Amino acid sequence: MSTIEKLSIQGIRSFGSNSEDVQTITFSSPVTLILGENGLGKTTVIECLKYGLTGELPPGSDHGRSFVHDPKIFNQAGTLAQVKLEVSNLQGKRISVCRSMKITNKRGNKYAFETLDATMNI
Ligand SMILES: Nc1ncnc2c1ncn2[C@@H]1O[C@H](COP(=O)(O)OP(=O)(O)OP(=O)(O)O)[C@@H](O)[C@H]1O
Repeated sequence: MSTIEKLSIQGIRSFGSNSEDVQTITFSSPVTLILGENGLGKTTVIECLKYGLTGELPPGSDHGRSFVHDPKIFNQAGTLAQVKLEVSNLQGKRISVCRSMKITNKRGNKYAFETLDATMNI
């Protein structure tokens, strides 16, 4: 069985986009419990796992715009976001995946979402 070892989240939903805001979860065996009060980011963690593994954006995220941390909160012109995953395959070999995206403020208070690089290191 493949296992998820580590997840890093930056600039997604309530997770800030500055380098000091990066949150990393190291998963434990056989199970990792994610506990927290409402709105603290449990669902976001699951969404990031799915996005990291498949590249699929969460349903209802306005094509990614509401998945990325809202730049209006700190009056920024845009947000850079990144999801990094480390997975061990059946042979115990580590595979790392990194997916980046951004939103930028366009005229008329509209935001454009773009996926940037997606890399996989085996
Ligand atoms: N685009 C965004 N920018 C900034 N914050 C956001 C954005 N989208 C959602 N949020 C915030 O992220 C949080 C959502 O967290 P999430 O739904 O992952 O929490 P949860 O722990 O699963 O909550 P619950 O237990 O209620 O299901 C909320 O506080 C919400 O206000």
